[in-house]
Amino acid sequence: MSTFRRYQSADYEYSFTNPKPHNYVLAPLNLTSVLKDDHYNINAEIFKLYVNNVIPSLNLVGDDQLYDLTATADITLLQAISRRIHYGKIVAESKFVGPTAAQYTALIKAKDEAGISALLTDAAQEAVVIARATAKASYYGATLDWVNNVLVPGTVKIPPKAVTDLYKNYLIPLTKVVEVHYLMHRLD
Ligand SMILES: O=C(O)C(=O)C[C@]1(C(=O)O)C=C[C@@H](O)C=C1
Repeated sequence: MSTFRRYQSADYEYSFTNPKPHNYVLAPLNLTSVLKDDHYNINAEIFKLYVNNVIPSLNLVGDDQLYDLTATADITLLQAISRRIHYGKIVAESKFVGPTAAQYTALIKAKDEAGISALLTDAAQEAVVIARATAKASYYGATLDWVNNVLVPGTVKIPPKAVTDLYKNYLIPLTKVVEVHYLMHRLD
């Protein structure tokens, strides 16, 4: 898909291969972005997280031997996780406005990464994000008894707790790492 402009996306998709594929079948796009691109991407870290933490947390058992389908699902999930985390750049840019921009500017000049992280943190929003993702895992993953219009207990595909932990321990913290890095270079 890379040859069809996949990694030309304006909302920051990064390839998991290095160097990035560039032999486009379609002519490259000339997109403008509101972001100051620092080309920073943490896909190597995301890959390790996926293999060492995400997959084991799902308590998968057995071997269906359909490795091609599994690899396709892995790629989709890795790209979704990467996209979510690198969206931090867009979130960070949206926070660099109004009077807050002056606060960030002072912290950036002081190279105060912890201060930037504290300023961009919204604990209430984090709780909402985690609760919403956990609820989605509980509902979407369950079998619907459509005759009685209820979810069949014990049929979720992945443990909702694994989703809670994924957001709490990895997705949100890594999004913040990307946000802080983006802001640290916002004035370059
Ligand atoms: O929504 C925001 O304000 C974000 O910065 C994103 C996000 C997240 O990763 O979901 C990260 C940090 C904030 O503390 C809250 C939520």
